[in-house]
Amino acid sequence: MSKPIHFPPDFLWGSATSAYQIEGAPLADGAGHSIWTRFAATPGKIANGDTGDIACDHYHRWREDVALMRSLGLKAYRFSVSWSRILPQGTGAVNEAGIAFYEKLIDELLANGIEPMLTLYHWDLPAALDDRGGWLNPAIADWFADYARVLFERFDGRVCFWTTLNEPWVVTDGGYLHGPLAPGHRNLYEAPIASHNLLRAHGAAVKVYREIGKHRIGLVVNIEPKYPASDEPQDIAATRRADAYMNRQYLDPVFHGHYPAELKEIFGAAWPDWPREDFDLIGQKLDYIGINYYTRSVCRHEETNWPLKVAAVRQTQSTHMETGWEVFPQGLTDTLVEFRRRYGDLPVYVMENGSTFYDPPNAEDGQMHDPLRVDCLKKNLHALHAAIEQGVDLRGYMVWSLLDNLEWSLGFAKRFGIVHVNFETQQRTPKDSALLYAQVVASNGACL
Ligand SMILES: OC[C@H]1NNC[C@@H](O)[C@@H]1O
Repeated sequence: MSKPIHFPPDFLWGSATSAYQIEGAPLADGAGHSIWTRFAATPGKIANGDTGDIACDHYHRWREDVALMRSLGLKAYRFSVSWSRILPQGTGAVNEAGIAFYEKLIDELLANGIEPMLTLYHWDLPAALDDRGGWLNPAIADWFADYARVLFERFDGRVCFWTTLNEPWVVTDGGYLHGPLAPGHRNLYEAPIASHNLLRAHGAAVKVYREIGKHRIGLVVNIEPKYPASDEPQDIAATRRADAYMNRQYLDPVFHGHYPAELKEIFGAAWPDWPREDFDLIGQKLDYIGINYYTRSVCRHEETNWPLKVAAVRQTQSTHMETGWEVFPQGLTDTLVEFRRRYGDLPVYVMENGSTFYDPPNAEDGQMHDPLRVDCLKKNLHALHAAIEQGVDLRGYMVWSLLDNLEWSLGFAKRFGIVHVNFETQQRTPKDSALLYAQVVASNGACL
């Protein structure tokens, strides 16, 4: 009999979503276009022609969704704000209707004893700023800081957990290097510039928060631990490059004041010499780090793969993600322990963790059974606890996601929710994974 699991007494159990993936009505009440409303309107960019025009209709169903969170006993809810609802042109005049939407949501969360965790940027850049160069324009650090200041001034105190960016790696790898995500660029020279400006913008927003904020602010990065496919020197080198590119490209500048040397090796002439003072801005002290974990990658050298010369070796049990994300809970433990070893004892929150499987249809009993997701969730939560036992200062866990939602260019077919959404009727149905998660929250993990 394994010994009972106990998480820290005030462990923050919650769930996570993002604006464009669940809200719908992206242009309602004065909101401006984002790079995702444009991308979605471009044929072929999102599977099945899906768009975020309706999504989970959360813009109108937010009260019902908070009640759903309450019914599951959630302690926290991580959501993102759509920049172009607040500043339709990205800078300048504030759209009070946009402020009002998020104010209602925040107050409803607080009224239900749920901690609001606000992400300033989860990929939906105002289109008006993209027209001015977006993440390729160094001025975006000021644009982002000004946007952040509006929200800090309006909501700090009701919001006590702030995140600047969600997964900067995905923004640049998907939006500027390989192109499957908005704004859909494929350019070796643009990716490092976008990455660097994201980090500068992150630092500029944290600096503003230190002037006027009174609570906590951090950064959320996706970490995919890299394991060599063999002990061949070229596979070891390939693994090192992959780790530097995906994981250390963001954490090293923030915590160590420089980029990993491998990035110059990967990008060559496309890798600029960055001004030293940029790292003073990027390296603002954080109150916590948010880590998103989904899977690991087993790496081998592959000369033909651009630009990293790395290939992932497909593993056995994987989720139904399009690239078959392996179910590898040990990778979550390894990621958290390695963060502490490499960057120190900062408080850590797992801000996203989840899985997508083709859910079987409703059973005769009307219950939405999702055995594969239940199994995955249990294994990941045990892995989480193993990290705590190894000394990681883990403060909370946000399951991705509360609701089935728009999985970006993969559309609605990739369902990550612990609650099923019927996108025709907008009916929400808790899956078995939601019922399990409610027990985990209620017992603080002891039921595992
Ligand atoms: O792919 C699943 C999730 N990963 N992190 C960012 C989210 O927006 C995605 O839906």
